[in-house]
Amino acid sequence: MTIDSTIEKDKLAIVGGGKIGEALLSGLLRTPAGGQPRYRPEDVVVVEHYPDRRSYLSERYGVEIGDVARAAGAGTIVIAVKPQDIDTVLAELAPLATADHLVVSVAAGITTNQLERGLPGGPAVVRCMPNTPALVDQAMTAISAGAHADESHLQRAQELLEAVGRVVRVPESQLDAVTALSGSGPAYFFFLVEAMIDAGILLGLPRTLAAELIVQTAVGAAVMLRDTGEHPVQLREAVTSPGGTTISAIRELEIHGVRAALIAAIEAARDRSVELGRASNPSG
Ligand SMILES: NC(=O)C1=CN([C@@H]2O[C@H](COP(=O)(O)OP(=O)(O)OC[C@H]3O[C@@H](n4cnc5c(N)ncnc54)[C@H](O)[C@@H]3O)[C@@H](O)[C@H]2O)C=CC1
Ligand SMILES: O=C(O)[C@@H]1CCC=N1
Repeated sequence: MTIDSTIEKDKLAIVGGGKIGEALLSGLLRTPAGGQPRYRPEDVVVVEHYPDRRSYLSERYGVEIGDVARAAGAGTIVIAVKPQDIDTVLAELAPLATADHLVVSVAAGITTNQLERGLPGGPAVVRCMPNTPALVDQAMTAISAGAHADESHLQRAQELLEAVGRVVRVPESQLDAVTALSGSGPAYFFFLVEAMIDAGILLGLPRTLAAELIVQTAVGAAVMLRDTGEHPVQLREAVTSPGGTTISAIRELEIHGVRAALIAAIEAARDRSVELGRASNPSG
C-alpha cells in the first residue's frame, strides 16, 4: 500500500474547537510533570466555524486555524462537532479522507458505521467518548474501533486520549451507555455540588465557605473512591453513625427518590445518545 505523501502522520487536526475540542487541545499541548507535551502547537490545525472562537484558540494556544482541506493534511483528524453538525463535516471530509487517515470522533451517538458510510475513502475510524475533566488531565474516555481500524489505530487513539486522562476499550454497543454515565457524568456531580452549596446557604453559611466545604468534600470523596478500592456502600456506611446526622439526610434522599431519579436520568441520557445517532444520515 502506498502512503499518501501529502499526509503528515504525526500532525493532528481538530474539527470543532468548542468545549470538548478545546479541552482535548489544551491537554494535548500541555507539558506533563517530567514529560513532553503530546503535540507542539505547530503540529496542530483546528477547524472552527465561529470567528471569535478561531481568534481565541489561535491566540491562546498558538495553533493554526485552517479549513477541512488543511485538516486532511494531518494523519489524525479528531471530529468534535455536535452530532447535529456531523453530516456537514463528513460531506466536506469525504473527498479528502483516505485509508491513510485515522479519524477519531467524539460525537455522542454517531456510530463508526455512520462515519465510515460518510467517508468512503476508507479511513480508520475510532469512536471515543471523553469528558471535560480532560481540561485537568482527569478525563475518562472509552474507545471503540470501526471496521477499518486495527490494533495500531486503536493504540494511536488510546495514546492520544491518555494524554488527558484514563482510557478504556469497550464494545461499541456500550458507547451510548458510556456517554450517559461518564460523558455526561461530570454535569451530574456539578449539579449535586451546586445543590449542596444551596443547602449551605439555606443553613445560613456564607456562599464562599459553603463552596469551599463542598468542593473539598467532593475531592476527598472522589480520591477515596478511586484509591481505597472500597465499595461506595462501605464508604457511605463509615460516615453513617447510628442515630446520627447522616442517616437523617439519607432517609430524606430516599424519600425524595434521588436514587431512582439518577437511574432514570442516566437512562434518558442513553436514549438521547441513541436518538442523536439516528438523526444523522451521512450517506444523504
Ligand atoms: N461537552 C462535553 O462534555 C462532551 C462533548 N462530546 C461531544 O463533543 C462534540 C462537541 O461538543 P461540545 O464541545 O460540547 O460542543 P460545542 O458546541 O461547544 O463545540 C462544537 C464546535 O464545533 C464548531 N463547528 C460546528 N460545525 C462545524 C464545522 N462544520 N466545521 C468546523 N467547526 C464546526 C462550533 O462552532 C463549535 O465551536 C459533540 O458531538 C458532543 O457529543 C463528547 C464528550 C463530552
Ligand atoms: O451533552 C452532550 O450531548 C455531550 C455528550 C456527552 C457530554 N456532553
